[in-house]
Amino acid sequence: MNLNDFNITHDSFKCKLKELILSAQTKAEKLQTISDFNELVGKIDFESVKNSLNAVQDLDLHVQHLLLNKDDLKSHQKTTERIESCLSKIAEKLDSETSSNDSIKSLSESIQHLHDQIDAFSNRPVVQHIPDSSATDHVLEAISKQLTELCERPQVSAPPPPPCLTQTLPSPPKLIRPEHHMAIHSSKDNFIDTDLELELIAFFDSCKDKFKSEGDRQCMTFGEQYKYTGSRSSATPQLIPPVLQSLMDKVNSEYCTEGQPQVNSCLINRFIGPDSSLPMHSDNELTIHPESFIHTISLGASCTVSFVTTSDDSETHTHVCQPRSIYSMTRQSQEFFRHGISKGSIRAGTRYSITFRSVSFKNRNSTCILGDSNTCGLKFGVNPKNSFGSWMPGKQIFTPVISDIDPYQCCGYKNVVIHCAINDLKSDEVKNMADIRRLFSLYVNKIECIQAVNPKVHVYVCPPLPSKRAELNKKSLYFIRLMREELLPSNFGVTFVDGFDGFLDQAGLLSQHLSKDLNRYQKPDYLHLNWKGIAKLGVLIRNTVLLRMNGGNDRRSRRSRTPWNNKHPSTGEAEGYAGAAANGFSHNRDGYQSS
Ligand SMILES: O=C(O)CCC(=O)C(=O)O
Ligand SMILES: [Fe+2]
Repeated sequence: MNLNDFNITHDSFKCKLKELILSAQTKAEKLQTISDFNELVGKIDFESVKNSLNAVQDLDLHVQHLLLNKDDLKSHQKTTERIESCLSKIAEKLDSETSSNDSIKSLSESIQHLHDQIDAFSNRPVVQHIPDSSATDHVLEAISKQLTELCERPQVSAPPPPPCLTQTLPSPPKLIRPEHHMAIHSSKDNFIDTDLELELIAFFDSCKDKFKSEGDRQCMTFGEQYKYTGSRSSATPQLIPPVLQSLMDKVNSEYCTEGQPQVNSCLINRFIGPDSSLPMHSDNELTIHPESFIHTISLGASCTVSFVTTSDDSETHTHVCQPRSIYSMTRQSQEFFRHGISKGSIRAGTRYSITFRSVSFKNRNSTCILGDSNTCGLKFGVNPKNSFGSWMPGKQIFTPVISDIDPYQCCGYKNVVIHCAINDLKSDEVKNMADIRRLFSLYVNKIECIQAVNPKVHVYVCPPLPSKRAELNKKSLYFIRLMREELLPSNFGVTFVDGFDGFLDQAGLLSQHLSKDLNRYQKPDYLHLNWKGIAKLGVLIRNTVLLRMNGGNDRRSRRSRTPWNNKHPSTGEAEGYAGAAANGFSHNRDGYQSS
């Protein structure tokens, strides 16, 4: 905001002044006019105006937060006290300043007054003393400079713009696929010997009627059920026969080491002659483990598999599959490339391909948590006492600040939970609403990028946790307001994780009961959860994700449904953090220590 907003510009001042000077009869009269004018401009206390604007801005921020929590005014006593003190400071200033101005309104009134004064000058009596005319120009220049400065005063003293609901957020930056997401991760010739190849071909030839036609090829499946669009063979998956089991074991022992998910599902494709083909597709089914590899072994006739980038068909690759060879792709690469076999690729004879995958219907709940030190204590695993349990597999990535989020790391996960922003908000560089809004734009961009590289994803946003510092909580509340008012209504792929009120105490601060007293430097800790707090956070995240995955219904039987108990009705399997909540966090303490 500047004086232009009041329709008072440098030029209008200067014109008025020139007009007066021209109409003045004598040089003395002119000079008197200018010096009176200068004196009046000098009376405007710009520093005071700036201070008041800051106070108003502060007040605005407080009011914004109160609007968010109007049902909870009592717990914001401190905030109301501060508003009162801000208001009385402004009132005091208005009372004590007579000739200068402390608020925009009074500044405007004063300038109007200045105008009136200038008008009145034209009727002033002539001054007898006649000074040098060159001095007149100097005074005029000085005023001109002062006015220019006033009109061009930087916006720093103005309050940040109010939240604008219709504002369009910047579009996400163009994503550049990291190099390790290749069409083919690795390949090897002669992965199996000729004897095994012949044994496998003889076995598949003997299973003729078990193959189901799918387009220009036939398919048969073994092991864990693997369904994809158009799949027919997966309706009747068969137990893995010994000859395939030993091949699967070989793949697992050579490729699925160091904690990588083991393959458990096998799809056989049969291609006969040049008329057979496989349409371009991606193996991006949610049941495939997001961190797994997809391995294909070729038998019989050779062929060429083509790869093309999903986004714009701009990049193509081909891979010649020799008999007995293996090639491996990552599940994550399926978001970036499609692959297929065109007609004519198999010139003559029969080609069998055996594709091994790591499949589980539980992967449909796969979840990636992007979080700060508070989520570091959360664990994925099968032990329901100290982890999310087997029904919610996943991983977590430490992203203490928003800029740490790498959208590519979430590829292949159905759910992405974002629990960060508090470390950004607590930075001294984030001072006002405009800074918070900038941060929010970055946050929104990251979410859009995650959705762009992973079209099947659903994003869950956690509000910043309350802290024990009222000032920091004010910033968080404004960020939460932006999340609720701008992100959620415009992005339907995002769900808000509710229930964070449960971390507040009566004074609206992070509850002592759920947080650490001291940090690792033995200083008072104002934002880290203790094991109880982390368990509570785990419950909130887990319940939000699984409830949504169940279409908003808790499908468990009424009898077994205490708030969220820890047994699944069909399997009786323990379900992780929910049980911990129902049991009053009676789990092993070690499982929840945050780093
Ligand atoms: O036969 C091949 O090499 C590819 C098979 C394949 O892409 C699939 O089954 O999804
Ligand atoms: Fe495929």
